[in-house]
Formats: sequence, C-alpha cells, structure tokens
Amino acid sequence: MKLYDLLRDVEYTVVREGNPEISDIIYDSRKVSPGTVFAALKGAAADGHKYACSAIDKGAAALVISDDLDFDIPDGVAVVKTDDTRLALALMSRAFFNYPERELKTVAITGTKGKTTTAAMIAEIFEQAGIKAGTIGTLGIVYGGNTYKTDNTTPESYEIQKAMRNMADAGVKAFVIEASSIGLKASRLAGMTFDAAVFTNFSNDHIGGVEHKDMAEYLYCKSLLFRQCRNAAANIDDPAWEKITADFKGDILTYGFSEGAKLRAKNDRLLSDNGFIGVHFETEGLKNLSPDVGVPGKFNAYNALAAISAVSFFDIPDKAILDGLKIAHVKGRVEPVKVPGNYSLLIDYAHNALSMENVLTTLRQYKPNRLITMFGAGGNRPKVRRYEMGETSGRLSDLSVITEDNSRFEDVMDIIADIKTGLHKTDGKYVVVPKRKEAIRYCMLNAQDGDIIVLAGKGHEDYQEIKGVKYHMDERELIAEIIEEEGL
Ligand SMILES: CC(=O)N[C@H]1[C@@H](OP(=O)(O)OP(=O)(O)OC[C@H]2O[C@@H](n3ccc(=O)[nH]c3=O)[C@H](O)[C@@H]2O)O[C@H](CO)[C@@H](O)[C@@H]1O[C@H](C)C(=O)N[C@@H](C)C(=O)N[C@H](CCC(=O)O)C(=O)O
Ligand SMILES: Nc1ncnc2c1ncn2[C@@H]1O[C@H](COP(=O)(O)OP(=O)(O)OP(=O)(O)O)[C@@H](O)[C@H]1O
Repeated sequence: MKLYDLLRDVEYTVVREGNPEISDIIYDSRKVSPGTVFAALKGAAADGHKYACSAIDKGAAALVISDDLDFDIPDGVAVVKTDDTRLALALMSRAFFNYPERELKTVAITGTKGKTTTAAMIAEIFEQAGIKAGTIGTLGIVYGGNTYKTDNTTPESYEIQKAMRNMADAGVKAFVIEASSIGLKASRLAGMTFDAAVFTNFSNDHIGGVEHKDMAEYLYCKSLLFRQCRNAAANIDDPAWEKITADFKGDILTYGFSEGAKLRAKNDRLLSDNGFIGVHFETEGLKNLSPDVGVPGKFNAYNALAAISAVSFFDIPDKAILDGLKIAHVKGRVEPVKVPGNYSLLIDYAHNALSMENVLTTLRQYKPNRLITMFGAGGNRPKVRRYEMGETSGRLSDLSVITEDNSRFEDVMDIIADIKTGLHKTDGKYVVVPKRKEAIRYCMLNAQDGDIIVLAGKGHEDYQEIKGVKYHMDERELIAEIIEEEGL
C-alpha cells in the first residue's frame, strides 16, 4: 500500500515528500526491515524518535513523527508529522489491514473486574448461536481453538488490527475485546466504532507507576470507550456507571439487580448440583430469562448480565444465551472438570494467598460437604508466599493436600516444609502428597458426596518447571488418566 493511502484517516503535514510503497507498519525500530514505515511513539521508558535514525539505517521507507528530528533526513525517506503518533499508528493499522471491524460484529468490555469472564461468556453465546467468535484480552488472542499470547490485555493497535484481520480471514464473525483503561488511554483502540460497549464495574486499581495518576484519570480513561460505540450497556448497581457512560449519545441499556435497570435480575441463588457449581437468577424487563451460569459466585451473575446485555444488540436466540452461560468459563479459573461421582472438581490459577482467599471464600458460600484445596508453591520465589498460602488454605479449607508446583531449582520437600509452617498457624487438617498427579489421585479417590475440590496453582498452564526444564503437564490430562487407570 502506498504511504498516502495508509495515511488516509490521519491528520498530518508533510515534512519530506515521498509516497513509497509500504510493506508493513513498525513501531519498534529493532523490528524495522526495508520498505516499512516506522511510527515513532513516546512511551513510558523510551521515545521512539530517538530510534528514528536507526530505523532509517535498517531501511525504513518512511517515518511518522510528532517531534522534529535532530538529524538530517537522508534522501529517499518520506517523513510526515502528526500530533499523536499512537493515534496515527491505530488509524494506519486499520487501513493497512483493510478495516477488519467492518467484517465483524464487535464488542468491547471495560471495567475493573469481570472483563475476561464476561468476554468468555459473550464469545460462548455467539458460538452457541453458530457465530464463530474471537477474543482479545488477558488470555491473549483466542480464536479457532488456538491462543496466541500477547504482552498486554489490550495490545497495541497494530496487533489488534492484525489479529482482527486474521480472525476475519479465518471465518470469525464476532469479535470481543477487553478494553483496559491503559489501552484506551494509549489509543490502542482508536478509530474503531464498536457495535456494543459494556461497563462492568469500577474500583480502586491500576493507580500509580506507569499506570494512572489518580482515580479521576482512571475513570476518565474508561469513559473513553463510550465515545466510540453504537450501543452501550452498563451495570446500574455500580455508582460510577453514569460518569463512565456520560459521553454516550444514546439510550444506555442498564442492567443489574436495582429496580431501575432495563435488564433486571432477581431471585439469584447459588447453584451446586452433581458437579455443577454456579449461580442462577431470573431476568425481567428487556428479556425474561432464567439462566444457570456455570461459574461460581454472585459476581458471576453480574458478568452474565453484562454478557446478556451485550448480545442483546445482536440477533441471538435466547437458547444460545442460556446454553452459552451454562458452559462458558475461563480456562484455568474455577474451571469445572467433569468427573464421575457426586463432587465438584475445579482447576484454578490461584497461586498466591489473595487469589486463594478470593476463590476459597466464594466456594465456602456453597456450603460444601468439605472444601479440599490441593496446592503447592513455586520455587525460587519469596518464601512468604508459601507461608501465606499455607495459612490461607489452613483457615479456609477442610483439608489441604500439599503437593508440588513449579519447584524450579528448589527441593520440593523444602517448599512443602515452608507451606506447612504457614499451615501450622491454623488448626487446618492436611496431608502431603509430593507428586502432583498422585495428589490429584488422592483427592479423587477420597472424594465424598458434596465435596468441592480445588486444584490450585496451575490453572491454564500446561507445564511444570523443574530445574530449568519445562515438562508438559496438563491437569485435565492427568485427571483423564486417573479416571482411566482407576476405572472410575
Ligand atoms: C506503560 C505502558 O503501557 N507501556 C506499554 C507501551 O510501551 P511503551 O510505549 O511505554 O514502551 P517504551 O519502552 O517506552 O518505548 C517507546 C517506544 O519506543 C520504541 N523503541 C524502544 C526501544 C528501541 O530500541 N526502539 C524503539 O523503537 C518502542 O517500541 C515504543 O514504541 O507499549 C507497549 C506496546 O504496546 C506495551 O507492551 C507496553 O505495556 C507494558 C508491557 C505494560 O506493562 N503496560 C501496562 C501498564 C498495561 O498496558 N496494562 C493494561 C491493563 C492490564 C489490566 O487491566 O490488568 C493492558 O492493557 O495490558
Ligand atoms: N463482576 C465482578 N465483580 C467483582 N469481582 C469480579 C467480577 N468478575 C470477576 N471478579 C473477580 O475478579 C477476578 C478476575 O476476573 P476477570 O479476569 O474476569 O476480570 P478482569 O477484569 O479481566 O481482571 P484482570 O484485568 O485483573 O485480569 C475473578 O477471579 C473474581 O475474583
């Protein structure tokens, strides 16, 4: 594509004439190859303008800058100047990948908590309706059964546009993205108009360092999403909803348990039945539904409401909503695994005391026969984490099954001894089964009716790291092997 075609949506002035054919857009000088355009971004740690010279040395055909350069531009290199090179990068990337959003139904979710879960629910509902879906968020770029890791929850605009193009070319029809406040601030979503934008909730997070200067800025950045959407939905039970959606020019679909919500929820109750751990509620107003949501805790009723609101802007049958909400989950986060027997087995990524506290407190509300937590702790990481995890599990579990995790260069039994030190501060019962597969076997063979068993620590990971080597280890596979070996 010719440079000026690429720049068709950008406001710029020409510093050095030239309209070369552009092979790719690059924003990191180290990745420049001949014939590319280099966009100089000012970042938290560096200023891309400092690397413009090196980009030219590597063959960049054109530069997009916002500041004057302090060297003579060699002949044959086109240069344009714009106020905001991050915005220019986003607009050029859309054009370069031929506006993939035009081929996709698009949903963006913002909020402090619940983005990843809500995105998974929305994607599953689309899939249940026969519409192939792709997501971008904390888990990475996910579509067609594959996951591609990204550096950020909301990646750089170029990466988003490229992923959307790949999705559209692979037959994906619905695209769901987590819009982080930092991503919005850094124009990573600039130029796009989403079919639907959803606000989940707002609380203190991401303040300080390279993130937001204060809560006001954090709120403002989240609100930016509602300037670039055709439809909007917001959690009316969160006091920040009006401020966050203030710039939306249209009717907001409010959801929540409050009287005034357009999609009103009521009669919520925790569900625990033969391995199914979730939450049930009914809705009225916009839709009369009675969904069983397959992930635990009342907060997941809110995520489900956010998902129902989002898909209500598209022509999605109620059955797909109900089926989707029943099975949607985020891999490795309170992920249910089907097992024979009348108990629940969950895989969760909790690998520190805080996340363990969150998940175990949520599960305690289900009043299980016993709450059993199997976990280890990482080697070559602060020992305090082990003491804290031991103490938290001891306090909140009926039985702790202590095992190995990524022991790295440490002896597993030393790590287990540290966990026991923390656990001994409580009167929690425990057993030690050092080999992880054997620990899972122990949990499964000793499960009683109504137990909830959490395999904590590995989550979505499919490896175990021992002495510098990452060995394949997927807990789902281990569970399947145990079922087969034990004839369960
Ligand atoms: C503070 C921040 O947001 N940094 C992000 C930003 O990097 P940056 O622009 O600050 O990078 P920089 O190192 O200052 O460099 C500036 C420019 O010079 C270029 N450069 C640099 C060196 C060189 O030799 N040549 C060169 O051209 C860089 O490629 C860059 O374009 O742009 C990068 C590419 O998009 C991001 O990966 C990076 O995210 C870092 C890893 C990060 O931690 N970001 C966090 C704060 C973040 O974005 N978090 C949100 C929220 C997560 C949540 O909700 O939990 C997220 O969406 O992930
Ligand atoms: N709607 C919600 N309200 C409050 N807490 C929630 C909600 N949804 C999820 N959580 C809690 O936040 C954790 C993270 O959830 P999720 O990954 O869906 O959110 P996120 O917005 O993507 O967060 P992050 O950016 O931290 O990854 C969950 O494990 C749960 O403890």
